[in-house]
Amino acid sequence: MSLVEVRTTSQKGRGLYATAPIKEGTVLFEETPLVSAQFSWNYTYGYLACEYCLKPLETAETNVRRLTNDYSISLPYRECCPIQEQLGGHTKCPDCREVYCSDECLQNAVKLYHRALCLGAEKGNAEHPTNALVEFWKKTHYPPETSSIQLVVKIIGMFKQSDDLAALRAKFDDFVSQTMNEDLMIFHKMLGENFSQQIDELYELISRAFDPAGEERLQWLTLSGFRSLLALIGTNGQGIGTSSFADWVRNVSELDLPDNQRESVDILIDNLYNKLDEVVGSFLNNEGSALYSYQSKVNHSCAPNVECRFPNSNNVLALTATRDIKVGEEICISYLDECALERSRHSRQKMLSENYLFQCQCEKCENQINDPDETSEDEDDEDEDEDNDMDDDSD
Ligand SMILES: C[S@@+](CC[C@H](N)C(=O)[O-])C[C@H]1O[C@@H](n2cnc3c(N)ncnc32)[C@H](O)[C@@H]1O
Repeated sequence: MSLVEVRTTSQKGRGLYATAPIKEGTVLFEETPLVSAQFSWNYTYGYLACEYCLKPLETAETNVRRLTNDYSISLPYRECCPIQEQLGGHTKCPDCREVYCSDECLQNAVKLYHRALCLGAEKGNAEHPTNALVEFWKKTHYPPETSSIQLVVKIIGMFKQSDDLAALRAKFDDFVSQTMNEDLMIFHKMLGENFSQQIDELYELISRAFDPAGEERLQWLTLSGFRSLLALIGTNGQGIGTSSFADWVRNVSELDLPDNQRESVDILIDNLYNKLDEVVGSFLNNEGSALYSYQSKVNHSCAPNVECRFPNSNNVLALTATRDIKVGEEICISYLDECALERSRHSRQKMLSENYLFQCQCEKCENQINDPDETSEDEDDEDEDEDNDMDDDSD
């Protein structure tokens, strides 16, 4: 029996609501994305993950050694690492040598998009239009990345290969869309000040790579169709948290350890995060991003009752209750991180309207409606710092 149903309200559009009492820790549903892709800089930095399901193909130790550039690091509690097997057991596309965690993932990719997209021997050719497109994207989208042009590329591949174009079209039309003005703000968030010129250049490169005008299956991919697709990804894209180091940290923190061992492993973890911060900047757990049909209908709350987890260390999302939920209660995730959730109503509303383009109407914000609109001096200072960091936020 489904624990949730979709309902529509005038304030927030569609949302999910509980149809039965739900206990903390319950998985409300698991969902495989319509499409997912690794971030391009992660790929460039040699972050090994399955091209189809994004499962990491490197251990937590390899992951943290590579990112900190310190090959002397040795992680204890190896059983807490989600990746135990060695890369030798994985599968490669025979033509382009792209890596998959299993034959099944390779077959799925080939069935859905890879036949149309495989570059074969051209994979390493920087002049190839698809590679030029990705390189251009990377120049406009430095880490930590929040979105991926590879999602657009894979969607194009899906349209080129699909047996049922109408059904595929309907799946994309089902995602929430914004007004033209909101689209412009999303582009600004994704691509920065010169977004207009960059969108034109990206479209030019897409046209060179896929010739949408000459391909009946891609007739929708006009400049305005491309802009709509980019806005759809900006509004609905969900980060996929599958870094093997972050999973190791989570598993270690759940171990029942004597005080002295807990203290020393906590110090080790703090030191490793500081080192990551020095070498690669703020460490983002996200391997890539994806579009989920059902999960994308979950609204935001500043007092959320569920969170997105990736229990199999791949792109399968498990929406999990973080507290008991009553029948009829709205199911909400937080689009903000834990720190931001602690801040005043004014600050939260500012972040949500600047980054996600809506006035939050969650219960917490409605209850705090009479709180002063001005932030404290401290918060104003933080706001300034945050404005500088804003483009770094992830979904
Ligand atoms: C990923 S969609 C969520 C599902 C969406 N309501 C729908 O109809 O498909 C995000 C959009 O939902 C709306 N939304 C989400 N949380 C909200 C909230 N707390 N208050 C008001 N609108 C919200 C905003 O329009 C936002 O851009």
